[in-house]
Amino acid sequence: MSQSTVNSIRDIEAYSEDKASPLAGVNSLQIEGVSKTFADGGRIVEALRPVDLSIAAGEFVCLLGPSGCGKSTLLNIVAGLDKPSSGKITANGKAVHGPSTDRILLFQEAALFPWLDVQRNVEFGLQQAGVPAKRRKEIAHHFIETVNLKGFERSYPHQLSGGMKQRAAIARALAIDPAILLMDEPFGALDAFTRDHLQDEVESIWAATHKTILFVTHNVREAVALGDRVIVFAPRPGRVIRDFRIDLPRSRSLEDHKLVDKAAEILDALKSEMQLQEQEQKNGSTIH
Ligand SMILES: Nc1ncnc2c1ncn2[C@@H]1O[C@H](COP(=O)(O)OP(=O)(O)OP(=O)(O)O)[C@@H](O)[C@H]1O
Repeated sequence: MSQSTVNSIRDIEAYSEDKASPLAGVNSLQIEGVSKTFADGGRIVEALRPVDLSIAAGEFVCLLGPSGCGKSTLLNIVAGLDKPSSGKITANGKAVHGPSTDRILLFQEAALFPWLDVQRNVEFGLQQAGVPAKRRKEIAHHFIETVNLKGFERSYPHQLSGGMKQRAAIARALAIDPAILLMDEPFGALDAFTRDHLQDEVESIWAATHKTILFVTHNVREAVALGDRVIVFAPRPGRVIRDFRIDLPRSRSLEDHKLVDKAAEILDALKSEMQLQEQEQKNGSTIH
């Protein structure tokens, strides 16, 4: 991305009231003692044990763990869509009390407005922020190109493939220039080929835009391919068991033997923890 584009996109900050200024080199995200317990009917579900994480500005961090370990719960709390039962989150130096255009959450199913075409979907957040029409068009145009959707500006979501919808959702998120992108299994519903392709695109976009990315996945190789760090969660109640730094050079090939070895090491750590937990549960049930 050219410097002139970055400057012009930054211009939209002037239109957005709750925009935090980017603080290069400081922690982008501070998660301190964040836990979550749900009351589900008569049942209490402990989804997250207190989680502490510091994520630097511009870091690509993958959250990895088995189904139900609280990854989405943590992402929702970081997005400000849910409140923690304890603890606090600071994003770009500001306490998180609710959603903000500075932290955008992308889901497995791209949440596009079905009645708007790609161009207008991408422009939507800018329109909400009061960005003038001409500027909106320029910014949307730039990000539609960034995600390789040029030529589909007038297509509606139902006319796009799953991968194209996800690209449009990424363009829409990038258009409002959040410092932090939260991605919850964004490629989980896609075929392996499209998934590989989008992984590469997300990595290029991250390298060009220096966003902080928190990326939830079940897929160990995907986590190792993308992450500067892979944070491994234990099964429910979710808690961090390991924080792996991934120093492999980019861009990474899923077939690279070092990547495959790292993924195997992480999977082993997760399996050991699960076995330990099963054993503890068995011992507990024997005692009772
Ligand atoms: N609104 C809710 N009410 C009650 N329980 C909930 C609620 N949301 C999540 N849970 C429970 O909290 C636990 C963690 O759920 P969460 O969706 O965060 O897990 P996850 O790691 O993202 O799983 P997956 O990988 O399958 O998406 C689960 O046991 C789930 O049933």
